[in-house]
Amino acid sequence: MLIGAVADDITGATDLCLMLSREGMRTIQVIGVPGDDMEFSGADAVVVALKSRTIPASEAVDMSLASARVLLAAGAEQLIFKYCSTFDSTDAGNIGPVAEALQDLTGTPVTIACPSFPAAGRTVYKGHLFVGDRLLSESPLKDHPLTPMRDPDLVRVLQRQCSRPVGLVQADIISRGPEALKAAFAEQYATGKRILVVDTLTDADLRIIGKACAGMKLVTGGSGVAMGLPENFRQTKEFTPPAKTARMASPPGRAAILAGSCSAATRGQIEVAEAAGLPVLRLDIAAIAQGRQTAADLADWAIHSAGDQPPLIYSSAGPDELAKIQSVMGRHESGALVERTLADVALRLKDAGFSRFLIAGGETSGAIVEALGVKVLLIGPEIDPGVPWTRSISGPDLALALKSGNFGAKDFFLKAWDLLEMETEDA
Ligand SMILES: Nc1ncnc2c1ncn2[C@@H]1O[C@H](COP(=O)(O)OP(=O)(O)O)[C@@H](O)[C@H]1O
Ligand SMILES: O=C(O)[C@@H](O)C(=O)COP(=O)(O)O
Repeated sequence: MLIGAVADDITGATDLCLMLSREGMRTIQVIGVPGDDMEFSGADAVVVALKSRTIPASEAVDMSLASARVLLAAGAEQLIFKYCSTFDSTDAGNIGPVAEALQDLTGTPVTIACPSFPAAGRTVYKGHLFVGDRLLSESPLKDHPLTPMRDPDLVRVLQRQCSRPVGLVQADIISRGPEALKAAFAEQYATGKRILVVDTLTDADLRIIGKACAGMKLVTGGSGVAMGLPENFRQTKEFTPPAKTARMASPPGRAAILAGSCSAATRGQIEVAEAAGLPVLRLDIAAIAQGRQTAADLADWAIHSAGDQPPLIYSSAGPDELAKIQSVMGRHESGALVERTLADVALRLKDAGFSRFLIAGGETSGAIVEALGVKVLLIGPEIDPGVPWTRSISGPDLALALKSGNFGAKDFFLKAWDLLEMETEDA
């Protein structure tokens, strides 16, 4: 293993796996803290998917350290701590505390914080995070159900979570190339800075950053930070990127879409799917709380839905409705109830023979995949930037597309299936 990674949610982990495999690394995704005896043979990169983005910081630190220790013991030469390209976190953590703990574990004197993912419209300029043309704080992420992002200045945001000084490396230095960037890292270190937010506007910047991070034991960021890292290992190894047109074999069985993301992108994708005639049913959280709607009702509806189109069950709500629900039921309590219900639905569908799932939302995907008992994923073809098909190779045999709430084109729920090739029953 050359690169080991710890990701704070599962859609983030598949996003990172996709990036590493596009650069030619044989990459596998492991769900949850791996056991000491886990075998990674044949993998150039291993990404551990945690569900640690919104849990208490001390628990996130413990899980991340335990995962990192296994990866390092298995030979990982470089560690990535992967978090969201929109820096989803609270003032209490968990990005800062986990980054500092991993820095100590790996003995990395100075590391970077690089959430940028230009292909998905996330860029950083003068330390400020942009989502498309808007500052983070003016983007739909300001209304995220669990981690509303209201401050676009990442140095300020990260400093609130860190015990050590946070610095900034600006775009003009990056454009001067890897050597100038390395010199900037050293200068910032000399002034006491220990974790450096790096501006990034383009993929070319990411490749420069990747070169400058050769030999840096720990790097932190979004999936973009991994774009330029495999190149540093090419002297030791040849990597062959997969063909872009490849389709993925999927086990036989029915397909369903489960959406627990409340992002603007996911809500738009639901609208398009409904307009295209997909059977659609809304999870009504108040009815669930009062027992008027159950996971069994939702699953039965999907099982009995007519036609060839995959049924879509969603809980997604807009910011005003969400605020009302959260004021009555609590932010985390309502989120957890939706996650539990969708996980229960998924389990019932799997037991009824569904084998292909498209799931929208990071926390949602984490809850569902855990309930399904999925342990290891192989990465398949890219549907849209940051979202590949995956196939479970340990636990139940399933095809899974785990979509970050914010990712994907408007017709994502319609077109994703075209990249699957269904195996026959006796295959
Ligand atoms: N109607 C709803 N009321 C309250 N919480 C909800 C509702 N729908 C979804 N949620 C919660 O919102 C959170 C969305 O987070 P996540 O699944 O990570 O999506 P994203 O990828 O957009 O961040 C989940 O915890 C989910 O259970
Ligand atoms: O970096 C990203 O934006 C994604 O990889 C990611 O972390 C997804 O998180 P969710 O939006 O919570 O799915």
